[in-house]
Amino acid sequence: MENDSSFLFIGTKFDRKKFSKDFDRFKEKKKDADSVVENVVTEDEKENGGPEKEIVPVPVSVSVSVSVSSRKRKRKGMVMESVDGFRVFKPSKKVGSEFEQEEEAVDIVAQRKKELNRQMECDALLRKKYNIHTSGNNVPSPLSDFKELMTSYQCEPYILRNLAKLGFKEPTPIQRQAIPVLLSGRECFACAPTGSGKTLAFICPMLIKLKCSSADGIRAVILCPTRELAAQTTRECKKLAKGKKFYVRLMTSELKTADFSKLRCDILISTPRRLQFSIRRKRLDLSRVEYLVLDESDKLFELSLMKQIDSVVKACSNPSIIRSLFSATLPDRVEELARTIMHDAVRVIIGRKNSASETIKQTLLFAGSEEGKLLGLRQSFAEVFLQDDLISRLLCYAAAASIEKRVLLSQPGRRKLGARISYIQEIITFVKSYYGSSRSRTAAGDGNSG
Ligand SMILES: Nc1ncnc2c1ncn2[C@@H]1O[C@H](COP(=O)(O)OP(=O)(O)OP(=O)(O)O)[C@@H](O)[C@H]1O
Repeated sequence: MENDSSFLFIGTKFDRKKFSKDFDRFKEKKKDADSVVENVVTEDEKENGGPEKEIVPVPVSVSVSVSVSSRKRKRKGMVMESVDGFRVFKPSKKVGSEFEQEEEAVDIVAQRKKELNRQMECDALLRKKYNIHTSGNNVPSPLSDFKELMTSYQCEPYILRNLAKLGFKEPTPIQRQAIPVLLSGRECFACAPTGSGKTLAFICPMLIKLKCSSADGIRAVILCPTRELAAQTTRECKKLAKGKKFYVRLMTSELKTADFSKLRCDILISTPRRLQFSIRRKRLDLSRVEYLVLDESDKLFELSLMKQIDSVVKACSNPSIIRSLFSATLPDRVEELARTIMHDAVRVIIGRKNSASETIKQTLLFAGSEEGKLLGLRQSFAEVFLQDDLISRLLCYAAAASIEKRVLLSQPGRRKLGARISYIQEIITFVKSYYGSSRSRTAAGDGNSG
């Protein structure tokens, strides 16, 4: 068998009379179609030992031969010649290329699906390693390092320089997940223990997204429950923005009455009370705010602050605003309340929800009065200082700062600022004096200054 045609026509006998109509239709066929039929007959003749005049192949056979090969050729995207009267099978360049494009599209989709699955596996491993729990649709991948901010999120080099200067080599777990969530334009509930680096987790994406200073007015607002926290956040923000001309302002009692339309401000950090005061007096316009962060949101959502939070949220009327809540605990009540104003938010929890940091040792102490609280704190620090090793002492300072913040947070706004500052100073003086006396005791005891 030399070709397909001869194979197809072996033993086929055609009655010319019976198929005369069909035969007539093909009498006028084109030259190249003729040659196909002629070839077929020649092969047939060879098989049967000579030409048979009454028996000719009918066009049906021709069409079969054509359609079979056209299917093969279409797959390869090649163009084949047409046969008159059989337009259904008529191939064209267009059909070929369309089919090719379709196949390519299918390949691309399959490839993307594979890559997506691989990425999801990597994300799950990274989250497991850092105890990150997320919920929400299409949660962006966690960061594997700070450099990814540049490669994937167009972060400017000054931020990476500042992170390096601050000695931050690796993102903390909350930073790994909350930063890409906010950079992807998603709203976010972030819950991570005290001291886990939440401040940087919302400042960093804010600076990346704002890109540079603008004369358009306030574009980001950070709300903190106390003035000390607001001041601390302002300092952190300025450290990270160093080298870039951003106007970062802390809402002080002087600024409360200032006219913000005459004041350049990109990022405003305030307590809800002070901000509400300015909003009421129409001293500032928050309609262009692109980012609103509620830090220590569990405290902000306490009933005493609800009215102020409400008026700030209403004043930030930009429809494309991105809101985020950061806190060490995320009570269900707070989350439910916040969800009423947030769209498609992602929830990020480090460790177990509302759990304390595993790296911090906690002690529960009962005190009957404010004086008792202070006494209890002093005794706790004293116990740590008696261990007399450098790490414990450093931890003691960190604990003092953290605990004193908690104590002050328990009654936000109730104490006068002066009283709150002297309270902190009292603790620090005590810790320092205790540190000094314990050092001299050690030196006198074993002759080792330590
Ligand atoms: N990636 C990092 N690497 C090392 N240190 C970091 C990193 N990010 C933040 N820090 C430092 O960790 C400390 C705690 O950070 P931060 O105050 O932001 O924690 P927090 O989670 O907001 O705590 P709190 O709930 O008490 O407000 C700060 O001294 C900060 O400078």
